[in-house]
Amino acid sequence: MKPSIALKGQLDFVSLAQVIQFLSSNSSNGALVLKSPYINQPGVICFNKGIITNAFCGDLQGIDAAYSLFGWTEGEFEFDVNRVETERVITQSLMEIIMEGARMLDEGRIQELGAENQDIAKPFRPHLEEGVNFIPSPDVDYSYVVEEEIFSPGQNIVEEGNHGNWICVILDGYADVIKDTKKGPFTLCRIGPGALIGDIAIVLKKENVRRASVISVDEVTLGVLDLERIHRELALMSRSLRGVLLGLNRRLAEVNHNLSRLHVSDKTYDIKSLSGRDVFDFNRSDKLFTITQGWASLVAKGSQGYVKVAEMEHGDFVGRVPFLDLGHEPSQAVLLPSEDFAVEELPTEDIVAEYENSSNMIQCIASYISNCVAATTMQIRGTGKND
Ligand SMILES: Nc1ncnc2c1ncn2[C@@H]1O[C@@H]2COP(=O)(O)O[C@H]2[C@H]1O
Repeated sequence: MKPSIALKGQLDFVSLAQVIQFLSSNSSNGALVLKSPYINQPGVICFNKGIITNAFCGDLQGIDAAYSLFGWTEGEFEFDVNRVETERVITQSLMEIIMEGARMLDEGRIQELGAENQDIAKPFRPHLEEGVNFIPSPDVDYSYVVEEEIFSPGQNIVEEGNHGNWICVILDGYADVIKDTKKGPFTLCRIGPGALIGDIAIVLKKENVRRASVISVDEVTLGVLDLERIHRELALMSRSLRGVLLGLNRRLAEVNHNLSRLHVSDKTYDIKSLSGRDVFDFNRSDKLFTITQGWASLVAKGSQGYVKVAEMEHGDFVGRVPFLDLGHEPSQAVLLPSEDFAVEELPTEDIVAEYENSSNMIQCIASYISNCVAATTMQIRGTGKND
């Protein structure tokens, strides 16, 4: 079949991570073909309904090929919708691929093509400490920025426990998100251009307690967002979709709490196996529910056994959110419910349709928080210590 190119561009203008996030969020079918000026053969990443199914790069295939393509920071890409591969060789989620690819590039475990031949300085990207994730950011709608503020290196942008009444986006520079623990400050992740700072609950409540500190690594320029505009959009939203957005923030607080708990505790893993445990049966994996009674522990398989990632309570959503990649239930985590646990089904199709019609900014907030949840969950799952 003749190629049919639906999208094309330059990798030095849009990164591979941004392109694959875009294709995934559009549930695209086809093959992303990358051409580098430093290599004859093209690299290929195959998508089926937005899921990465396979990749090819030189002699490599599958996940290793996908990771090595993160070293292609220059060249061209084209998305061919006539080339569809449905067989799923790659099982990792989009967020796992992006974060691991970015980390491998950062740590020099994959080669940046052509970089050794160039005198051009690489963009400044402070090196990550071991075990700290870098959170990828979706495309922010910069028309929401109403004011800019500059912080010098090492300054507290926000302080855990203080009250805050603004949300902002990092326009330039990097910062660490840090939580206070009994063992001292603990770095949850590093954030950079496009990252959001501030809980969406601030928009509804006008003020909220900051759940972590954010400290600039280098000089950071922040763009303060127009909360009135976001407030108008949230006010017009259905209760169900607003509930999902607020539930996302609750999940972020929960995964942060559990990662910090694991950092402090010597006994890292909660559960060795799930045998004999009462696991909530989602029945159909594409349904979304809200908890109406009781509570449930959300448990994921980690490198040493099963570990709690969140405690879900009344009003929280549970199930698969079709437009988000949390790395949670029903495919990557299970719910261990309390005896009185009860749920009510949410109108998933309506929520999806409403989300797809919501503004870029709302979608950006949702996918950014979901990236934070997914990245923190990956850390929880990997924080394995033997008891
Ligand atoms: N795990 C995380 N990853 C990225 N950002 C986070 C994480 N946890 C908290 N934050 C951000 O840090 C901010 C601290 O202040 P807020 O609680 O208002 O909003 C918080 C989030 O925007």
